[in-house]
Amino acid sequence: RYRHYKWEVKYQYKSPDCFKKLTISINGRSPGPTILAQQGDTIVVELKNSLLTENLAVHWHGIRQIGSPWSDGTEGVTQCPILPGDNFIYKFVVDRPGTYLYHAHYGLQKEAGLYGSIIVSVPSNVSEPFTYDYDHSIILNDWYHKSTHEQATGLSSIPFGWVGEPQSLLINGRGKFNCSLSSLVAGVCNALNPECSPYVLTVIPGKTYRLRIGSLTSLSAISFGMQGHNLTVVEADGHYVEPFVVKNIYIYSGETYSVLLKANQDSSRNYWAITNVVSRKPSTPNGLAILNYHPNHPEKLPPTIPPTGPLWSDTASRLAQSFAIKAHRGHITAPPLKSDRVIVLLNTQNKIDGFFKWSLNNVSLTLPHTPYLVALKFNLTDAFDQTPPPDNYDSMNYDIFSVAKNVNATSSNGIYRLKFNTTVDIILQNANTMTVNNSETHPWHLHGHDFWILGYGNGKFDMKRDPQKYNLLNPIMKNTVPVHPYGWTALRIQTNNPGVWLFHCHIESHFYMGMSVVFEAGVEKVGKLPSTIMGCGKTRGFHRP
Ligand SMILES: O=C1O[C@H]([C@@H](O)CO)C(O)=C1O
Repeated sequence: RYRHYKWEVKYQYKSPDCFKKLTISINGRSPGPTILAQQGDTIVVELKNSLLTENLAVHWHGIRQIGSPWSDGTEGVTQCPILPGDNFIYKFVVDRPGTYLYHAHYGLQKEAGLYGSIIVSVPSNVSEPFTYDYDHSIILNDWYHKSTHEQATGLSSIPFGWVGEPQSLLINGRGKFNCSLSSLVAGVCNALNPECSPYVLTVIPGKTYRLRIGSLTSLSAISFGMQGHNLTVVEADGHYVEPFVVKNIYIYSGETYSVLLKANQDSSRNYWAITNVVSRKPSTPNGLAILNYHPNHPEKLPPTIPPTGPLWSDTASRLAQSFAIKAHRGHITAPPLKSDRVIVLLNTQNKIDGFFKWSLNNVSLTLPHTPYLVALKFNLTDAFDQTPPPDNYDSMNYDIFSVAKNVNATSSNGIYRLKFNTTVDIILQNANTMTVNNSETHPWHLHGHDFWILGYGNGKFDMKRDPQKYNLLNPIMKNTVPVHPYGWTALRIQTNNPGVWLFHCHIESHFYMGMSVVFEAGVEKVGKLPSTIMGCGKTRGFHRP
């Protein structure tokens, strides 16, 4: 079945947290419309860029784009940007059921509000390993008042202008900024604006709800909870999870989870749904929504104060949740037992030519002006640096616990060429930032594939001992995974999807600062490229309709 969408993308003033901001909307909405489909459907999104003065590209997060690598929507990798006034057609198959996302993948445009969910249901004759009465999607975000342009300028300037902590947290596009903190310019902040009334989730007592929770924060790691209720985790990034129960679920930017919520508490009142920042020292107020037990009035405030979420600095409990996520026993896809290649990626913050950057093995990615996919298919060897980045760092001598100068760090647009149909292990190694006693959480997202998560650990990865502790029995597959502060995360990938794929930190500013690598595999197997992805850089003269 084909599902056609016609989207017009444009700026509009919106007040998702009561503060008026120029927001990128789809057909007037932010978050954008939810794409609802069934496994096997073909999605066709006809996009019109009405941003007037800005390029655009949209990524379908978690969709592997098998046979359509040119529809991945990553500017500089799989396509040229969509010019103001132009139309672009994304066409792809949603081959697996699950909860996925979409968002802008050009500059910092996601920050401006271009994001939404993709929900792929199982065919009607297929049952899932859990039951529920109703399905709801909840998309979490953090929200800044500065424009994408101010943020991007700060990040790429000397002196460096950091984006800072977000002003608010949004639940389904709604949050609450304290207007008394903002300037007194009339109309900029209005606490009574209906656009920022809290999101209300109404439940019928006794029923079970599948909440599909996705996070598209620009910076924050988040904890989500429902006052007085437990959540049973059943799906992660489109894969069934061996169920486990939590009070709060930690969710990193780019991840999705399904949790089951039983409306089994005192039904004479409402409850708070709460999100709070973890991992970074928060200065953002908690995000609140209302869990409304029918037939109470949806706006009746819960009689008790919102619970406080988990402590932001409790890394151990976040690591414990990471360990708890295992493949559902009836849905295990076993990983290959050995890998053909191991790439260790040391995550560092450093300065290059006076600019703040993030690097992997001392290389900070700059996207080329000619998309890799086109450059590789047409053999345009001068379109990017042909020297691949290193597979390792000097792990014998590098102290991940101290501020390192990394004087040899460079910027490059070189890529990793992976052999097609091989097994590659990726070890993400975290380290200290340029601040003393500080290491951050990075959510890493892979395009075009899911990976097995073989393990997590504290400190420096031990090439000899740690692989012996890998979980090869029931590892979960995901497309986004955290590397915890001062820790490591080990992943296994099968390079079975021809194309060119980003693997990057999903913190928008970190990606912008170079925290990304690019994997090519089997590009010679990619079919004829649509000319609509061309027209920029070295493909300027190439035909565009
Ligand atoms: O990339 C970052 O820069 C700042 C800080 O390290 C320097 O201002 C921060 O918190 C980041 O995550």
